[in-house]
Amino acid sequence: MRDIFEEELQRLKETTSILDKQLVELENVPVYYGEDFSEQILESMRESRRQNLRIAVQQPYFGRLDFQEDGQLEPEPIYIGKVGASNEETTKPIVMDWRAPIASMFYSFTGGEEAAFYHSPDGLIEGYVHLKRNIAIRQRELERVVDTYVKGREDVSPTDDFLLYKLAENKDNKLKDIVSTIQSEQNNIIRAEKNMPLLIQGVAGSGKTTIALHRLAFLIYEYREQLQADRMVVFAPNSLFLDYISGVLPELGVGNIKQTTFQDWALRTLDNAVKLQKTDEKLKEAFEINRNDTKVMLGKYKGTLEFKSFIEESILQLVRNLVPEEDLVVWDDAVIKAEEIQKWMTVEYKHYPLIKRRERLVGRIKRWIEIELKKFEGTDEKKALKKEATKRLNAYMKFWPKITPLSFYSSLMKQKEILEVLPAELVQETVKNCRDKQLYVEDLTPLIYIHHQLTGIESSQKFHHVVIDEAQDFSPFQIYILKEVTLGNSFTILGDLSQAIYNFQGIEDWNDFKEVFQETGYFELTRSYRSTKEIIEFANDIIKTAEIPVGLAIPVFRSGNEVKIISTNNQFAEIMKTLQHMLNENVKTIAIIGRTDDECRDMYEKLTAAGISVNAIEANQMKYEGGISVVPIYLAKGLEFDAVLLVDVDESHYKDTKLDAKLLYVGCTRALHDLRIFYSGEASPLLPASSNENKNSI
Ligand SMILES: Nc1ncnc2c1ncn2[C@@H]1O[C@H](COP(=O)(O)OP(=O)(O)OP(=O)(O)O)[C@@H](O)[C@H]1O
Repeated sequence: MRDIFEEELQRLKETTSILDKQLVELENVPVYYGEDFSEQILESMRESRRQNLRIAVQQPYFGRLDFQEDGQLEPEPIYIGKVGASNEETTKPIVMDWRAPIASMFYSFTGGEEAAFYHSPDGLIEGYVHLKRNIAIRQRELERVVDTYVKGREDVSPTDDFLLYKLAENKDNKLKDIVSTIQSEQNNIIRAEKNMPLLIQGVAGSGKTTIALHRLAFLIYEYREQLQADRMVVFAPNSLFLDYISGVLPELGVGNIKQTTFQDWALRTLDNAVKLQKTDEKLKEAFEINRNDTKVMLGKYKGTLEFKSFIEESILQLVRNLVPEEDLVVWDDAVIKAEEIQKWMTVEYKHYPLIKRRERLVGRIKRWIEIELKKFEGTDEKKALKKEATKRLNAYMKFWPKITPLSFYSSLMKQKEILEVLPAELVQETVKNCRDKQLYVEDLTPLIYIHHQLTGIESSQKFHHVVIDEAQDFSPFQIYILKEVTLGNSFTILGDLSQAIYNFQGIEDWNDFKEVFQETGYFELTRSYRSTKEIIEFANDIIKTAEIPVGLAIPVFRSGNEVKIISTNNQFAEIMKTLQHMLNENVKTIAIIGRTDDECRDMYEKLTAAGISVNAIEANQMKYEGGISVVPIYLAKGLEFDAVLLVDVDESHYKDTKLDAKLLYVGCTRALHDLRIFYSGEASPLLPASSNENKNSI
């Protein structure tokens, strides 16, 4: 072991000294601020190289693969890092970018004597792996060297020690990159082809969010000629989550990729012409313990493809009725028949958005008038006729109402056929909301659809690639909209049906999205990396009751404490005791997860009064601070904490329903190392029967 450490220490010294020299040289080149375009391009290349080198000097690489290509006499060591580097004197690569084709073997090779291969731009390259080595370097210091495969040796541990070492680390307040330990099944998704919508069902903690971000970094590297970072986008559930994931792409040396929520994007697309009703209030209502299910679920109708088809048909109808029944008479014997104009609008211009059709029509009529005018000789007569024609054309066009997405949406709600696709109660409410110009989030999708039908979508505005995280909470109509604004069906759509707690808007089956695309690539991730085996098994017992049609999570072999269930008539006192204990143990991030917003607020106030420094996580929060957080269970989705304390897990807060099972599953799977469940009175029927054995054991 000592020898391999010494060997890598030597190599690290050599590499860092080369990289340091390159960085110093680049930093000594004065930054160009002038106007010359070619110089500006050169400067931006230098700047990107400077930034990459700054990453590289801290941790030049994380892995080594000794590969003997067929036809070569010796294996050659390939060092793999976040960014590639070459020795400028010899021009030989000293570190391979993790996204390079050859580096894919580091992830796909899982041991064994069989031939390994990768796809290079020149075709398939085959050979044999002699060594796979993980090398942990932190801030230029070599920390750990672990061989996970040595050809011909059987004493090398088949379990991935290095992965377990990484997973056991405590987390701070931001999601991290995983380049050094990407697993084979994750690697397949990261490197999957660009122009195929990928649907990824992954259990809690399987790395979906992380993989999506690595996939973006891969795509931008692999397709650098075709993709622009600022036209790639990640849709995530809320601003807090966006903040939580915001560190990964910069860590991977990728900038400028848009990260937003559907809501923010939609409001911007509509030029902020509509206002939303208080979204946090609506969310609170949706997660009340005794919520009015019928009311909460109403909004779901607006996310269906049936509703989309209804709007589509109504727009066609509008076009048909738009053209006035009278002929256009520009002067006495110059007439365009109403049927002719109808034909232009509905047949010839069929593929143009409505506003463009109108523009084209006016242009065409004007040109026709010019041609007709040529038949006249006298300038004065021509002038008079032109004036008259313009007046009549303007009057004719006034028949056409000015349509905005909101005015059309509002008129749609007044049609009697709407009751075939939306319930009467919902229609009445929407009519009122349109009048007040205060809409709900679920109205944004139809509004955007109408907006696109009216104005069209410039192809220069379309996305090059779209990532949708927590996609189980998206409606098929939302996915349809995003498909319209994306080139080449280039999508990565990730989610987990077991965590579909926003059941008032999302889906229950991935087939609902398959309807939108003709073809999709489908992957299932079942290995869970976040939590210990004990936590995963406990959470699995809960979600089993909900009978979701996806596989259960399989833990990586990382064992920790048993899940503890604490039955007490003073939950606050027990929580204080647990927090003190955890703070003494230096646990970095702890979540106290409650069932409702009001209960969390109470808990926050009590903890603050008791002198504990704690953050309250709320619906419209922009930043995740780490440390101790109090969070309602429905806002905890996507986040993770070293320890989770779930409070009020009693029979009234978590009933034997599918939704409550999913909520509790989400809550439990937020914990990396330690999960404690607190309740007073009767325990929730969702808690596994076997867990009674651990009661009261702090
Ligand atoms: N290959 C890996 N190596 C190391 N850590 C990993 C790996 N894959 C995932 N993880 C870790 O597992 C945790 C969960 O990852 P992530 O949040 O991306 O999962 P997810 O599937 O989106 O989870 P959820 O659906 O529960 O929100 C993170 O801490 C991530 O760093």
